[in-house]
Amino acid sequence: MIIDRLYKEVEKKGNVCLGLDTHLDYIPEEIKREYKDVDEIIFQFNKKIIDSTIDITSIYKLQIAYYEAYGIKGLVAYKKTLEYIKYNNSLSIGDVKRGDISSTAEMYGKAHFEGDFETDFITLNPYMGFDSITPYLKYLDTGNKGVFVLLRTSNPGAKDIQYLDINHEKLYYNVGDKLKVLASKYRGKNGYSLIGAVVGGTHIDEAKDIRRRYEDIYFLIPGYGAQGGKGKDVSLYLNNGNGGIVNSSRGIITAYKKYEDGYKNFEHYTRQAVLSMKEDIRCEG
Ligand SMILES: O=c1ccn([C@@H]2O[C@H](COP(=O)(O)O)[C@@H](O)[C@H]2O)c(=O)[nH]1
Repeated sequence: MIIDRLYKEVEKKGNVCLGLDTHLDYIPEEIKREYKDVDEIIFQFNKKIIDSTIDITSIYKLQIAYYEAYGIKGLVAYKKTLEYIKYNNSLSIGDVKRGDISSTAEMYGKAHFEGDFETDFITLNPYMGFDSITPYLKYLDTGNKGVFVLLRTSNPGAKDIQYLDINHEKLYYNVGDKLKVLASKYRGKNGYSLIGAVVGGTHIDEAKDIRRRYEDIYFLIPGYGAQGGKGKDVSLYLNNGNGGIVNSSRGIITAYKKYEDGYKNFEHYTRQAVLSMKEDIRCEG
C-alpha cells in the first residue's frame, strides 16, 4: 500500500515533506533569464530543488493554487513536476483541499488520481460532510492512492470553527472520530491507514492526545518554519519518529535568498535547509 511506502521513505529519509509552492517571486533572476516560458521557468526551479533534495526528502507536496495562478502554463508546470517526482521514484501530494457534493467529488477524484495531474495523495476538506469523501474511496481500494483530510489546520482561524464545542467536544474531535472509523478499513502493514489527517504544527494544545486518539492515522503536519512551528512542536504529533510528515514550503524553497551567494550555491542552501529541518525534528522526536 502507498502508505507503507511512505512509512518506509520516512524511515529511510526522515520526516521532511518539501512544499513546492512555487511563486515566480521566489525564483532567481538567472533562471527567469535562461528560460522564456513560465511553465519551463517554474519546472526548472522545481527540478533543481528536487535534484538537490531527493535522497533526504520523503515526499513532495504541490499546493495547486501556486500553479493555477499562472494559468494553463502553470498547470503544465504542475504536471511536469509531478511526472519528474514519479520518474525519480519519489512520492507526491497534490494539495488541492477538495470538498464538494459527491457527483463533483467523482470528477475531482478522476482529475487528481488519474490523467495529467495524477498524484499519490491528495488533501480533502471534510467540512461538507462524509458524502464528499466517499467518491475517493474507490481509489483507496486499489491500495495505490491515499488522502489527507483536514482535521485541525495550522492557520490562526482554525479556532473560529474547528474548535467549536459540539456534543461537549471540539468539532475537530467529532470529525476525527468519524474519520477514525473509516480509516480503520484501509490500514496498511505498518498499521497506518490510507486515510490520513492534516494537523497544523502551529497549535500544540492537545497534540499528544490527538496522536494517541488517532493512533492508526498518518499525519501531514504543515506550519513548520514560515508559520512559526518548531521541531519540538511538530514532533508531538509523531510516533517514535514516524507516523507523520512535516511540511515546509517557503522555509526551504526560499532559503537561498538569505545568502549573498544564494543563487550560485542554490543547491547547497536548499539541501542545508532540509538537513537542518530534519535534524531539528529528529532531536525532538
Ligand atoms: O492547515 C494547513 C493545511 C495546509 N497548509 C499548506 O501547507 C503549506 C505551508 O506552506 P509554508 O510556506 O511552509 O507556510 C501551504 O501549501 C499551505 O497551503 C497549511 O499551511 N496549513
